[in-house]
Amino acid sequence: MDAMISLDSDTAILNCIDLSEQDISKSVRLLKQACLDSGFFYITNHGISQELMDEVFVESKRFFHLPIEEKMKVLRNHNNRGYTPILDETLDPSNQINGDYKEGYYIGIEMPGTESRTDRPFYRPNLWPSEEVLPGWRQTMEQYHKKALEVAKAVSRIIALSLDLESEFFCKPDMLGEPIAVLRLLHYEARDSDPANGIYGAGSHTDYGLLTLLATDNVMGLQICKDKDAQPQIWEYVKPLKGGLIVNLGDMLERWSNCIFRSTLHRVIVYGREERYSIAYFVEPSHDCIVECLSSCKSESRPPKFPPVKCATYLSQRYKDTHRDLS
Ligand SMILES: O=C(O)CCC(=O)C(=O)O
Ligand SMILES: [Fe+2]
Repeated sequence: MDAMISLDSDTAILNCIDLSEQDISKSVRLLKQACLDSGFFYITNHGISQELMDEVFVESKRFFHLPIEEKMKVLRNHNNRGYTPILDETLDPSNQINGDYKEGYYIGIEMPGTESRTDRPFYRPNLWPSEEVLPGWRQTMEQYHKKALEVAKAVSRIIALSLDLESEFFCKPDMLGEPIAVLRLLHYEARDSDPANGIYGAGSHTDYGLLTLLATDNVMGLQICKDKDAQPQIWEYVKPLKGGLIVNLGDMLERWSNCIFRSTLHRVIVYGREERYSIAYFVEPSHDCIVECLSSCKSESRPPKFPPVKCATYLSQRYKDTHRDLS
């Protein structure tokens, strides 16, 4: 564990990919370099208006400001939808004592006709705060969910090209054609982190899927560790970028690419007794997609490092490992 936290940690210099860039080879080059170097980059001109981004943050604050009794009415259910109170999640059980000092709200994919299918928890109905309490809330979140999926697809095309795959590789029906995509509103308590004593806004972790799109307010706090195997680990801050989104790679991409692209360790440090809001959008392929080493990423001298795994199986296990038992 590190001894102290401060503003002094270095700030990571990350590539920025302009999604409106016409020269696709330029974007592929920038993205590939970012994926090899840190697994984190910014995107701009992504097509989500500043107005909608601002609205999602306003609505997120409106929810988290509700009295706890109201929030508990939409407490996270067995399908991982709804409100997660402070300490519900522990992203890094080996270094945290109590859990993450953040509250959150999960909004997943709702697929018509799957209401009764308990075997596909990632496509079940969402929980929503009542329309009387937060009018318009649901529409805002659904609108952002839809827009963010389009952005994720656009990024996935550049990732595919950077792995020498055809650009639609990740957009096929069994992947982002029927995705698991989870919007998660986050609110970090204004309680200073104390890594030496196991207190973090969010413990160190990698994300689980293909990629994550992250919008943050203007408060610093996100840190990344570019080399998860290094000892000691070196942590760098990621600066918020107004209007831009932060993108990071998840474990499934690490598995597909046989560790050519790694999922990057990151965590959230709170300091200066300042609360912080962020909006994460986790993108995974379809429920039944088998995530296995791409043929372009293996050879005799580089055999697959992971066995194939079903997307839903992997995700369910990771959720189980990091969340309080609902029973
Ligand atoms: O809030 C942040 O900046 C990061 C959140 C995060 O890493 C996560 O929820 O997986
Ligand atoms: Fe994360």
